[in-house]
Amino acid sequence: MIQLDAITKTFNPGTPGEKTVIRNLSLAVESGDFITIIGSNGAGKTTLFNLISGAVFPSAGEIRIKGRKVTFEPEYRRAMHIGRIFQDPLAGTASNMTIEDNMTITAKKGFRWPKISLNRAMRQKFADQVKTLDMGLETRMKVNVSSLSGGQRQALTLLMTVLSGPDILLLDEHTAALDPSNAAMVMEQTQRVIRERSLTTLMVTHNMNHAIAFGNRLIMMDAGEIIVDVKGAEKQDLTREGLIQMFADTRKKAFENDEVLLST
Ligand SMILES: Nc1ncnc2c1ncn2[C@@H]1O[C@H](COP(=O)(O)OP(=O)(O)OP(=O)(O)O)[C@@H](O)[C@H]1O
Repeated sequence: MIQLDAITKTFNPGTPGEKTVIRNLSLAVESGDFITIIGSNGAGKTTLFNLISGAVFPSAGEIRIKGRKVTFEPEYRRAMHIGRIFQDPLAGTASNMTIEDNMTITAKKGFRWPKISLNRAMRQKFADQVKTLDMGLETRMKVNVSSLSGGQRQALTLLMTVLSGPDILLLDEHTAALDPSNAAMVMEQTQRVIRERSLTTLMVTHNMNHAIAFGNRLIMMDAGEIIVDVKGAEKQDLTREGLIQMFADTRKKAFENDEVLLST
């Protein structure tokens, strides 16, 4: 589904601020994979997502999505295939618009109904879709999104993202700003939509328990490289201590990222 071959990303090349953030990284993501990504601060996790989505281009290497070479293809041309959710619950929806109007924008973005006008049937369809979240929001379709909790907004963002029909979901710490119960709720919704829509998913998280508990494969990054890559039974047997030890064994130093180490 996604093929990264020998990707290197250097910011500000040839200047005093030159910084290589991704180093000769190769990764093959199979269709239906749910990969969790964890790592030290500044390891390059967000940059990896930016490379996949086309927000930045590599300095070397090649990227393919669904077999098609997209290395230098702009972000908007990949957007049909890729849904991305960020940490900030305010980022995915327009605050001063109603749930219904936010849903209308999504429908237009997905080009599913190019000549969309908000008629009765469409209102019902949106309400039915929001009802799948099981949060009672279908009775509040005309309230501004600004009145929703962070968890409700993030769940709505998730729904709107998948309704635009991507095959690939990039989750960039999408529960990190939520309290534990809202984070658990959004993770439940996340698992449901991934399963129902057979989405290929990469999830960056600072929560070590989430990285271990979710998905079929776990990747640990450090200094622009993948240093741990476990899947299947090996991932199922993984523990926090085991993961920290794997880092220490590979890097010959202790793992440093307080947010990860203190996550519960
Ligand atoms: N546009 C840019 N120009 C220069 N440096 C950048 C740019 N984007 C990212 N970096 C640097 O690249 C490094 C990796 O950043 P990135 O955000 O990918 O790391 P991360 O693993 O997501 O980090 P964190 O866990 O702290 O969020 C950081 O040192 C960052 O300062």
